[in-house]
Amino acid sequence: MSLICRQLGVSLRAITCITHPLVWPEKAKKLRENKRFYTGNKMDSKDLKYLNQKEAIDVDQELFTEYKFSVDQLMELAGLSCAHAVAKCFAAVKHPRILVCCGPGNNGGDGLVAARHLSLMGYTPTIYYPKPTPKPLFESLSHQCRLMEIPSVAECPSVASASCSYDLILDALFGFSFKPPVRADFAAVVELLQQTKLPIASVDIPSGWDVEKGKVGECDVEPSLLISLTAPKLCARQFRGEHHYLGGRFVPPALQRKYELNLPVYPGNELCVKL
Ligand SMILES: NC(=O)C1=CN([C@@H]2O[C@H](COP(=O)(O)OP(=O)(O)OC[C@H]3O[C@@H](n4cnc5c(N)ncnc54)[C@H](OP(=O)(O)O)[C@@H]3O)[C@@H](O)[C@H]2O)[C@@H](O)CC1
Ligand SMILES: [K+]
Repeated sequence: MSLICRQLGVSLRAITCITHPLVWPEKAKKLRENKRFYTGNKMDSKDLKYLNQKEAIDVDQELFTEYKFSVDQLMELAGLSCAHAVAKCFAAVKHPRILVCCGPGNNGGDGLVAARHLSLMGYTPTIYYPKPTPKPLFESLSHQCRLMEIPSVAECPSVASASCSYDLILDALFGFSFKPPVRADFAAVVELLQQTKLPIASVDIPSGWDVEKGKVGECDVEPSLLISLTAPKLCARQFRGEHHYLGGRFVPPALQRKYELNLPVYPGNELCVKL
């Protein structure tokens, strides 16, 4: 055993702590609380970072300017990881009909991408996109959804009609650039999210929540699934739903180190990881 450990570059004690909690109960408890991860040649015990709004914007900007990713690239991976997280928590046989609510920013773009992938994965999404963004990327994403025969609705469904027509709501209204309170043009759909009994899956941030403070004012959207993208934001500490996943598996190691993100290891070739 010790020879195997030496070859793997981890200490026997670290493995014993994880595999035999009775031997080192206190240490094992601390490891679990810290959401430990394996970095390749050593066990690291730092906490997963929860980003404030400035850090979220800085990481985002650095991916585009320093690392030369395009928005299309990252949005495709982000939206795809959201579709995968939904599929892990809500099987298509039980929750086939998904209302995908898309906002005017990149969070909404993630929603359009997720809708396309969910449709390929056997779901029947319907898009509600009240304020389409007049930019080529968003027009292309909408066009792709139309050609994929994904229907859309022009009016926000009432709570009653949503409960008859859908099994799940994908909330892609606002992400880390949201500034509360919700303006009038999105009041109806945020009200739907607050009042519905349908399960909600929120992309990156539960819409209406403050990125750092979480639930503020009257907004009490309570998703069952939160898919944090890149790294969780501070508001995610208040998340009490059943499933919390991390998606957006594209952060270069040097950027992870610079911002001390301490991301967990994604299992195998998965696109999302349970937190
Ligand atoms: N690298 C990453 O991390 C990646 C991040 N990605 C995704 O991008 C998301 C961040 O996107 P984002 O910056 O475009 O902002 P987001 O929050 O979608 O929307 C802002 C829009 O909402 C509007 N608005 C604001 N407040 C409002 C209010 N009170 N009431 C009404 N409207 C309000 C605001 O309007 P404005 O104030 O500008 O008029 C603007 O149009 C992030 O969360 C993640 O999902 C991935 O795609 C790729 C990789
Ligand atoms: K959201």
